[in-house]
Amino acid sequence: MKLQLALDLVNIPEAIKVVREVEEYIDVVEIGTPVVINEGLRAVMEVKQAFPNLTVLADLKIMDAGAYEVMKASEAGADIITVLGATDDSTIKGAVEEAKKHGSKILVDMINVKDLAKRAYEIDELGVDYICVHTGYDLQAAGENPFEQLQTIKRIVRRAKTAVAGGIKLDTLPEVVNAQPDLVIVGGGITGQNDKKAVAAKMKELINQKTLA
Ligand SMILES: O=C([C@H](O)CO)[C@H](O)[C@H](O)COP(=O)(O)O
Repeated sequence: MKLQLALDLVNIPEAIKVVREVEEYIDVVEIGTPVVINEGLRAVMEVKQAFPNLTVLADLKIMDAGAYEVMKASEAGADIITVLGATDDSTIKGAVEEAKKHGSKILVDMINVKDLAKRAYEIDELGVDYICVHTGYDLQAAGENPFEQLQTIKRIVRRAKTAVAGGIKLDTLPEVVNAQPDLVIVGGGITGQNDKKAVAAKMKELINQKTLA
């Protein structure tokens, strides 16, 4: 089980500063959608250059032009690129084929997919690397979380790795790790804390306890 730090509400220098603080406790650093909107793929390039040993995920949430956008993100240095599960199979297939050419991986974000079990089964057949349940900011604000959806994909998905994102905090992490996803994605649960390093260390410890058990 790995820990991904999601960076959403920062510019490039702030992103690099946060990663330096928690580097030893994270496996993947996500350049979040708002950062890509503000800074472009330059953010992916600069963070990868600063941390060549970390896996960098570009959260593009691709909905169309799968192959082209995966090509551009891979060229910028992204190791993992996100595509939306709600899009057409042809976009996902194009993304997967292009990622293979670059040695990058595809994470499909199931945000707002209505029939999660059916779509997760279909997408698992397309050869993607990760299937991720995700409660976005707007539904988090309405009190929702992705924990039940995580149980659903754990039952359905056979080939891809599983991931979970959306409002995960230190106090809800035990419930998440009990479900044994391959990747736990945390944004505000680390970046919103005063002592980011201590929280990231504790999260990594909880994840390791479950992974090594
Ligand atoms: O993908 C995300 C969101 O849609 C904004 O781009 C976040 O990175 C993801 O939700 C994780 O962040 P937290 O919910 O703050 O843990």
